[in-house]
Amino acid sequence: MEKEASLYASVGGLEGLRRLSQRFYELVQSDEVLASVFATFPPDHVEHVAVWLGEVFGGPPGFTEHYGGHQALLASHLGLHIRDEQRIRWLALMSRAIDEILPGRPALHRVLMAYFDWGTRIAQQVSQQPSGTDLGDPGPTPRWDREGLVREA
Ligand code: HEM
Repeated sequence: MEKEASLYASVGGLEGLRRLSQRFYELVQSDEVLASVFATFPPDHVEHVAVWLGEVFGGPPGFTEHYGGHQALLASHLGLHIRDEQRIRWLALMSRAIDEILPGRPALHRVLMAYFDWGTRIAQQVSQQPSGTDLGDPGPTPRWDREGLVREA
C-alpha cells in the first residue's frame, strides 16, 4: 500500500528518480529563466541529482558514498547567487516534472514539493556565498519522509 511504502519505493526507486531528474533538466534547458543558470552543468548532473534524492527519500546512501555527501551538495551551489525568481521557477518546473513522471498522485506530489521547497531555500541561501567558502561539517545528508524532515535521535 502506497501509504506505508517508503518515499523511495513510492517514487519508483533510483529508476523513478532518474526519470524525474531527466525530465526536470529537459524542462530547465528550455526555460528562459533557468537555462543560463545551468548552461555549463556537467552531463552526470542528472544522475547525481537522482542519487541525492534517493538518499534523502530513504534509499541507499549513494551520494554520501560516491559523490562527496552533504558538504559537496551544498558546495556545488556556492557562488550561484540564486534569485527568488529562479528558485520559484525551479520549483514550478519540478512540480511539472512530478506531474508528468508520477501522475495522479496528489499526496506524493505534496510530500515531494515540501522537500523541494525546503531544499531550494537552503540552496538559495548557500548560493549567496562565494565559491570555495569553507562550509565546515554540515552533518549527514538529510532524510525526508511523509512527516517531513527526519530528526536525528
Ligand atoms: C532541493 C533543491 C535542490 C537539489 C536537491 C539540488 C541538487 C543538486 C545536486 C545533486 C547538484 C550537484 C550535481 C553534481 O554533483 O554534478 C546540484 C548542483 C547545482 N544546482 Fe542544485 N539542487 C537544488 C536546488 C537548486 C536551485 C534552486 C538552483 C538554481 C535555481 C540550483 C542550481 C544548481 C546548479 C547551477 C548546480 C551546479 C551545476 C554544476 O555543477 O555546474 N539547484 N544541485
